[in-house]
Amino acid sequence: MLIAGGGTGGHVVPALAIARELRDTHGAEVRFVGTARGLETRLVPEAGFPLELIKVGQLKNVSLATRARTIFDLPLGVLRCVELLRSFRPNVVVGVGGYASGPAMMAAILLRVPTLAFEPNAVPGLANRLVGKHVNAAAVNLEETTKYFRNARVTGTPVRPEFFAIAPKIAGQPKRLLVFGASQGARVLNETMPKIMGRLLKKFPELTVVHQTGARHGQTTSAAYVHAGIGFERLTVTPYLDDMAAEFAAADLILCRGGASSVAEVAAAGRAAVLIPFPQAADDHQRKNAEAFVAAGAAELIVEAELTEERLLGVLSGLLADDRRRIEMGQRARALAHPGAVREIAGIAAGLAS
Ligand SMILES: CC(=O)N[C@H]1[C@@H](OP(=O)(O)OP(=O)(O)OC[C@H]2O[C@@H](n3ccc(=O)[nH]c3=O)[C@H](O)[C@@H]2O)O[C@H](CO)[C@@H](O)[C@@H]1O
Repeated sequence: MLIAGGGTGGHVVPALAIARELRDTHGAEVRFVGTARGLETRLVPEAGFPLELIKVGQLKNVSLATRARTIFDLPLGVLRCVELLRSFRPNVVVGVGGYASGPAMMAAILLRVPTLAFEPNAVPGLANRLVGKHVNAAAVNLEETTKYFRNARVTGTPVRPEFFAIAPKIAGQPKRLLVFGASQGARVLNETMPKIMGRLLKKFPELTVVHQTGARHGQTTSAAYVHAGIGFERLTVTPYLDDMAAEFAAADLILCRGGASSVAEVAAAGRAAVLIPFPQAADDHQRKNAEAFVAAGAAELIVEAELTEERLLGVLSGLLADDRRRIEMGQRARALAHPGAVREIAGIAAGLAS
């Protein structure tokens, strides 16, 4: 099996869950193809899978010249993937979205190697939109996404199995808050949390907080806490958390964005959450993700444009003070989880191989 794509955690993390299932349950030999600037360069080798790198430029939020270059280079990327497919000879190529996914899936379609696309968002990104109607099968998170693909099935988003094993929290214990901005970090959280942390820690004398900042914002966020006079006795600030399942298990309340994997993990773990969707995500899809949780009574939503220090402090304090409400929100979140997603997606891929 060749798994193609990457970039942010939202593409790499579910791809790794699918890879493990393919290897462990189906005995597949799994390789990845990605790009040098994606998170896959670290996470894929660490998980024990071989990774091939190809060059693919950026298309979103870049200058016209960069976009032109990306389009100009695309045939080269496809050609490189054709070579890769000819040497590795996979039975199936699984495209998980993100930079390398487009050229690899195009090469597979050209060579008539069976393809499976995975799309966790309501509206697919460019890579999956381009190939959607030519794939052999697709796995999506939402019914409305099926129309972009051929043979699409609603499977849910794969989540690392450890999240499903997380036990519910018991009332009355000292509280822990997990703040995370996903792979790249969230500036709004990195800037606002240091301003309210003093008041929050004072209100809840036993509270501990873990704050994940994103790779490039660890030092500036730590400095903002120091500037606000906050010590690190009850606060941990870190650029990236490798064992996110352990962090979810320890947390009573989670403050995060509305990325596909983030909300799928909140559901799998059965934790109460406050969601602040990233407003620039394509078609505002993070907000749609968050709204589904609010409708189910599983999370609170704060729209970034309406975020103030007082509002955030109020929402967090209200939830930290109310054990019953948080525990109930966690139960409602769990009802939204898809425990069978990984198994089902790997099953579709294995079916295409035979
Ligand atoms: C800014 C942006 O465009 N975000 C998109 C990106 O999400 P992005 O990658 O930012 O976020 P997601 O919520 O989808 O996934 C993050 C993943 O990384 C993991 N993680 C994160 C931080 C950390 O320290 N440790 C760790 O393990 C999380 O547990 C999760 O599994 O892809 C998603 C899936 O296509 C989209 O829904 C998001 O809109």
